[in-house]
Amino acid sequence: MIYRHTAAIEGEFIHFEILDTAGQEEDSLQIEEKIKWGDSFAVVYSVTDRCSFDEVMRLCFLINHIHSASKKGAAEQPPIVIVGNKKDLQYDRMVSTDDGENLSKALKCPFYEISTRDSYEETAMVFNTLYYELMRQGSLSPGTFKKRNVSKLMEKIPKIYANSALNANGRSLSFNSFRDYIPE
Ligand SMILES: Nc1nc2c(ncn2[C@@H]2O[C@H](COP(=O)(O)OP(=O)(O)OP(=O)(O)O)[C@@H](O)[C@H]2O)c(=O)[nH]1
Repeated sequence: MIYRHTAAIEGEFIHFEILDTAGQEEDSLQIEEKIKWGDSFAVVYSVTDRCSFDEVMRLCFLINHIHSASKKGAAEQPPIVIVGNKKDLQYDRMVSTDDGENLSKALKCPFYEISTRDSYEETAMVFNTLYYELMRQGSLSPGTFKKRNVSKLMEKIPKIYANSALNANGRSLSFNSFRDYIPE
């Protein structure tokens, strides 16, 4: 699924397209196509699932390898944020904060522990960080879309629009529930 979401960042409306991958069910060709499509990456594990944490390093290497091959030795790695989700489940925790921080330092990526259940702000921070990093690298200028070569696989992935209406606090109502989504 590709989710389209508009966020207000520093007074600008920024349009995100967020591809939610199937994680461990992906075959290697599919994951390669999807990595080529992305400009930046949130590699998410669950702090309650050691196996998902053990995948992080492999995925980060794969992202860097595929992007450096397709961009013929680009100097910088594409923005990657490492995210430990479900921090609200403290009694089921299998991955410590230190483990997450140490791996992220070793891979030179920003790191957040979040709970998508408890905090919209923490989740938004992940996407804001990716956006700022893309801006820093000069990959995007505000208000522009990058043109992509879209493969047959990517054309088949359904796109849904998040409701981009903002409530009184300026907080987007998007992603609160599937009822907010309007199919393309
Ligand atoms: N307690 C808690 N549960 C969460 C949190 N985030 C997701 N979940 C639950 O975890 C389950 C899996 O969430 P998904 O969003 O399907 O996770 P996914 O990584 O997309 O899973 P795949 O479809 O296997 O790739 C669901 O039951 C969610 O409600 C969180 O921060 N805290």
